[in-house]
Amino acid sequence: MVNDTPILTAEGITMEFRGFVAVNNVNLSVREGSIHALIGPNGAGKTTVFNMLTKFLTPTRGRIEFRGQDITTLKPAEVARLGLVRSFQISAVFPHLTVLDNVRVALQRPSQLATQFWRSSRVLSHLDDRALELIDAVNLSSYAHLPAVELPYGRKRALEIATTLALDPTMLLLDEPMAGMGHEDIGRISDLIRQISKGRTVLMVEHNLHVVSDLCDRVTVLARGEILADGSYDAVSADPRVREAYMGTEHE
Ligand SMILES: Nc1ncnc2c1ncn2[C@@H]1O[C@H](COP(=O)(O)OP(=O)(O)OP(=O)(O)O)[C@@H](O)[C@H]1O
Repeated sequence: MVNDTPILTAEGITMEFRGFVAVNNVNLSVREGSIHALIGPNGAGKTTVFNMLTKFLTPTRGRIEFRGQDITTLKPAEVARLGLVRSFQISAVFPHLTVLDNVRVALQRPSQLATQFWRSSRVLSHLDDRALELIDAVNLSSYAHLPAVELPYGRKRALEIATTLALDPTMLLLDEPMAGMGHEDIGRISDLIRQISKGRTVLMVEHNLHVVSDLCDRVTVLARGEILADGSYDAVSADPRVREAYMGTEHE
């Protein structure tokens, strides 16, 4: 359920690369429970904003809060522990491990417990139960024993999402989840994102505007490093400034 409480907010975030202002004074508020998209033409600054929000870049100016806590200077692993997790961040898929082993590895990662603890068979079997649950949640049960490298492309994305969910995020940040996908995979991953967004918040950078219109409750449009529009897909896509910004670009 979307509510009015912001879970992630950015106030006046700015990123300068040696004097070049890639992102200028961006304000963003992501509501708890929403699926929020960050869109904009090439070079608009989406990746830079995304990297600031996930703490891969520290803003030159401005402030970022997650659930009321100032996270502006925290490291990616620190915000991940708070429940703000970027897909593919800690969850690189090991190609020669099976789907099940990949998820098991991801499940062991956030633990602060001693390695010794994990050797107990009781704990390992609990880990298997949870891993199989996650694999089922992303519809990969029939692939559980296949090495990741043998998965079709769209299924690899599903595995990456499973390994991200292993960290039990409150909020997921997805960087172009549909990149490089065919029609069928796009439908499947859209369904998956909708399903995993229940009880969570999702922020995604996405180029495919059909996906954005279908999936997202709210859309922020960036152009030339600044916010151009913010609102429902219908509202922002009707905005003449947004239409103009997209004109002459390769976007649909
Ligand atoms: N590390 C960097 N050093 C210098 N300039 C950078 C750096 N990273 C990004 N930029 C510049 O900042 C601007 C915004 O880039 P960014 O990658 O954030 O845009 P984008 O909206 O994600 O684009 P795309 O849709 O093409 O991925 C671009 O002009 C880019 O060249």
